[in-house]
Amino acid sequence: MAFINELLNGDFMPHGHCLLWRTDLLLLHVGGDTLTFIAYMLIPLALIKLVRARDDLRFDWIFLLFAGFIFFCGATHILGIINVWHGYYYIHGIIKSMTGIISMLTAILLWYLLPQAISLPGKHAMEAKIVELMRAEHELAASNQRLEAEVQKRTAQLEKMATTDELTELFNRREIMRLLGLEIARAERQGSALSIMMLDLDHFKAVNDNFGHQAGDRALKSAAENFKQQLRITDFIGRIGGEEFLVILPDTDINSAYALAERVRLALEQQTTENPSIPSCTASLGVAQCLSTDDLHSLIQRADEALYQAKSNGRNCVYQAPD
Ligand SMILES: Nc1nc2c(ncn2[C@@H]2O[C@H](COP(=O)(O)OP(=O)(O)OP(=O)(O)O)[C@@H](O)[C@H]2O)c(=O)[nH]1
Repeated sequence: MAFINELLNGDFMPHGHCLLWRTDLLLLHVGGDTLTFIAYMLIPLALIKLVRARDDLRFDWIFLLFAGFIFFCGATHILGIINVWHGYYYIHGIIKSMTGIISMLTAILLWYLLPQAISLPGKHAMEAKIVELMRAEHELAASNQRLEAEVQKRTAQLEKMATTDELTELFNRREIMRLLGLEIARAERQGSALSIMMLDLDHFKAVNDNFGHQAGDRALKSAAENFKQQLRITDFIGRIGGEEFLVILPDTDINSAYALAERVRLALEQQTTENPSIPSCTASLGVAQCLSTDDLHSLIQRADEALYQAKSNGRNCVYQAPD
């Protein structure tokens, strides 16, 4: 109780009373202390805001210590003003002591931190590091781009391999069947005509037997090229068996398909290769138009039956499937 009384007893002979005798002196002291007090309250707030805003701040606790140290300095100045009129010397003394302790603590820790703070990279070192990092980033982006282009190229190669017949570079069986499924659905949807053509090289076994398998391969490639040349860009051709091919003719009725098949047959028959190592051969063809009752299998079967007829009737000719 006595201690509280001592603390709050402002009736000591206040030395500040001497300032009251001169207004200009009083204003100088009170004005200076007030400004210092305001500044000393604003600085800790700014430091706290900085620490809260930057979670990457190194040694953030030293900023908070500074905030505390400056806060107590401000408190001693406000008591300097109060003590002009009231002598709260105990409170003033306690605050000064606390200011002293926190100042000492800040000073010791600051010296302790100094080597680490000095060893932090300076502006030039940071700039050099940034330039280095940016160069590395560019190199990484460039090699990423190269890698992506390589992946795209490889993916395209793989896709091509998955859908292409290696020897003739036409669509393979799986792909041409997939395309036929799509075209049947499209023709159904749009009510458009769709025909297909089955081609089979004649007596191909004899070609192999007489000229050898490699010559047979060359004849297959050359025949495939010849077929392709007769087709429109919108037609699809695939190799579905050893010497058997399937052509999809979108927007084509049976008459046009038949005429085209005849042209294809003739072109192969007349094929004159400058290369004598490629044996010439002929083909039999069966054409069929997709009916509303057809699905993929029945359409193929009808074209196959027409091809069988062409084979049975002497080969090197075209037969069309009945409606
Ligand atoms: N060179 C080569 N020959 C193949 C290939 N695929 C299948 N053949 C051959 O093609 C021949 C097909 O013979 P067949 O099914 O008897 O038919 P064909 O001799 O053409 O007789 P028809 O079709 O009745 O006119 C076989 O000798 C197969 O070995 C290939 O990729 N390359």
